Amino acid sequence: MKSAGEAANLIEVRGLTKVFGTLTACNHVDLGIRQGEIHALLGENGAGKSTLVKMLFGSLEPTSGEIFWKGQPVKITSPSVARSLGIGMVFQHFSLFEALTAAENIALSVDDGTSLDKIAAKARDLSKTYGLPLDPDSLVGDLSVGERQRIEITRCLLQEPDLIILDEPTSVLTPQEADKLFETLERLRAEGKSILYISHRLEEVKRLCDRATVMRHGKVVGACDPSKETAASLARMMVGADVATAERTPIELKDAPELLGICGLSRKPAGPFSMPLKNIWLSLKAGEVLGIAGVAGNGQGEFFEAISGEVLQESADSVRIRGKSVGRMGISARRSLGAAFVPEERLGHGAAPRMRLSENLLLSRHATDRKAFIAPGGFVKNGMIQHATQRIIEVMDVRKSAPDPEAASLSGGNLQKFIIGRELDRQPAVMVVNQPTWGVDAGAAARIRQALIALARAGSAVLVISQDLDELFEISDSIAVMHNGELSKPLPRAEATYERIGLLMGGAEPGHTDPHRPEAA
Ligand SMILES: Nc1ncnc2c1ncn2[C@@H]1O[C@H](COP(=O)(O)OP(=O)(O)OP(=O)(O)O)[C@@H](O)[C@H]1O
Repeated sequence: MKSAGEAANLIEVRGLTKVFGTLTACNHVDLGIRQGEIHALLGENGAGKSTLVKMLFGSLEPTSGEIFWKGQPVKITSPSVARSLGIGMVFQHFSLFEALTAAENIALSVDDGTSLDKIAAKARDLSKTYGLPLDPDSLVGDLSVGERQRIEITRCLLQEPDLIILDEPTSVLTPQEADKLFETLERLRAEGKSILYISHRLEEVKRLCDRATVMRHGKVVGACDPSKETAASLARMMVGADVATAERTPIELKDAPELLGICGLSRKPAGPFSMPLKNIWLSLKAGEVLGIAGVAGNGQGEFFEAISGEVLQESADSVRIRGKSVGRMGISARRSLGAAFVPEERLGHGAAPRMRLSENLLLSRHATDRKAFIAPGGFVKNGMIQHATQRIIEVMDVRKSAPDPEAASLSGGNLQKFIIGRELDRQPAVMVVNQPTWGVDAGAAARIRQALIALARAGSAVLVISQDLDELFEISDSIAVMHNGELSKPLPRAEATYERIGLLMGGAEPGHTDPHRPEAA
């Protein structure tokens, strides 16, 4: 139920501008958020959405412009000033300490001397009231992304904010988790709270939000009632042009060679909250895109670690890359065989945040592309690295504020484009990618999906782990489902329906028999 009506603005910005070097990330932005509304902030990657909300939360200082809170001009000079006004924020990249428990993490942002027990009790209450299942005593390092997000939201709610800013909250959630979050947000709206909601998922914006403001190249280019728009018309407003879906021509794989084989892969759980892997069999052929669907936390992360070599297996034969048993080899050795791996977490895992894009490129490819990037005597071929960096930036249309900026300065979606482009640029024989379009706008997502299909059709094997079923249906030649640490037999795309995949995701069909699995097993 939408209830905002013509309520007064809780927060209003006028002419808000932020300049980074030569780039105007926010350019004279005017925006008002009413009391009791869910207001969407839309725009393509790099449009300036995060920059705008960071100014509202006091983590970036505006270059110029004014902010009014409940009608009064304010200077939000730090997040603690924002919090004391009543503004809370849940960031796109979580800021939790993995070695601490949920309650300890929450306690870090409460500076009034409240005891840990009281904080844990309050967090438990809030999580019940708002439908955010959370165990305050669990160690963050053992939690899924969805669970981590619930800690962030609970931490934010503990401050009893009037305005809650959410930066792409559902990009990492399962449909079920997203539904739960919407219920929470609707409850908050009914209580008169305001929510500023950044998302690239246009269907959910239509369903949830009362109003939307659209940004492009740092400027506000439109406003609308999203329930009256279609996802396509919203995408057009954001990108300024129609957005195509990826095209996939069917392929005959019968005689194609296997490039990635998973043979009876099992893994004990690494911690109390991690998922064991149970006797997984898979064979990926040259030319093929295989999608892996599944509710988050069913072993996808553990599976990715086992394939990439981040975690070694007991048996060398459990992972085969281009016919070679690599189960005991580390990530660099597997990469040297022509494999590429793109993890779910971009900052810190997929890219070193404080290093420039070219340095990140060198870091990830100096061993595998030694000849291209390192001269005899060990000197780095700077020209070649710069050239390759610029090529990736161009191919993937990475928008940035300097010719070779630090990874952390890129908007979330643009960093994802760069990381995917960096791996695609090697033309790997095997590409394994976890959540390829997490936080990526509709136009860029279409480009990434098409590039993955093209890589496969050029003769590589592509394995895509994704929680976005539409994405998997768009790009995959076959789809398997991970449930409770087991992988179902892949279904050819023609046989895979949303209903069948949904049933498998819910654990309706146990185990599988794979043609590569020995009969006796
Ligand atoms: N600290 C910074 N230093 C330099 N440039 C920056 C910095 N932060 C952001 N930018 C640049 O400002 C522009 C806007 O980035 P912003 O993160 O606001 O985009 P966004 O709309 O949130 O994108 P996304 O949807 O990808 O998250 C980008 O070109 C980005 O590279």
